[in-house]
Amino acid sequence: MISLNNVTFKWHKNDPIPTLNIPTLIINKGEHVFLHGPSGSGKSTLLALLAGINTATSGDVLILSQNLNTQSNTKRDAFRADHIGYIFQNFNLLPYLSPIENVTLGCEFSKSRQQKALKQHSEPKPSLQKEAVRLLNALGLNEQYHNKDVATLSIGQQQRVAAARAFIGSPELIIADEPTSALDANNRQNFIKLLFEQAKLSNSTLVFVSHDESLKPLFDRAIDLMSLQEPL
Ligand SMILES: Nc1ncnc2c1ncn2[C@@H]1O[C@H](COP(=O)(O)OP(=O)(O)OP(=O)(O)O)[C@@H](O)[C@H]1O
Repeated sequence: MISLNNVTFKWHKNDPIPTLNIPTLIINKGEHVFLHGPSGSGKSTLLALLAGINTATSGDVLILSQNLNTQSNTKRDAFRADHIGYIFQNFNLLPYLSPIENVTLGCEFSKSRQQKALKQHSEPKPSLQKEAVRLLNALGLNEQYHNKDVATLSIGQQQRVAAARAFIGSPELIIADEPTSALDANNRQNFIKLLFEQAKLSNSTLVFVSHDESLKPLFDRAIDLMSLQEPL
């Protein structure tokens, strides 16, 4: 599913040492991986490489056997829209749209994801909105909030909207960058369980970044970014 070979990444070409220096990293299809490391160690930078938002300075980043480093920006954008759901640290929701509108936007730029989402609700007629409602319910957002402006929701509720948006159209890879930092311990674990259920249903691989190491045992595997990197 994910394969990194001899990857380095520098933010600026004159940086004396790279921010990332990863000889090898393999993540298998369907794995739920917990990625951790100290603040500033490069977790978000790595997620941006996996999503093709940035490209490696050297080495290969293969996602679903596609080498993101040899693709044009346009191709990488299309690849991301088709195959990757991203839950951002600050959620990146559109505040004056409703949860349902924010979730359906998640497959706005991908025909294949729209088709997959519509397949879930083909009767009596295909409906993206119905799939958005199903996902919002599955991720724990009560129906009474589905049509309110997102800006009026609590942080925990917005987080559920951001997760539903990432899952619409069942992308093969879900990337989550500290999506639980604003929640208390109980809500965090509950939310992660809902994420796992959804990832199983859509057969998605999950890469999840958090500082909270108490979450580690919930995952199939934990990766410490510091021990992954080659010493320089
Ligand atoms: N846009 C940018 N331009 C230049 N340097 C950056 C940029 N974004 C991050 N960096 C640098 O890259 C390094 C890794 O940052 P990154 O955000 O990936 O770390 P992190 O492990 O996700 O940290 P945190 O846990 O605090 O979110 C840091 O030294 C940071 O200053």
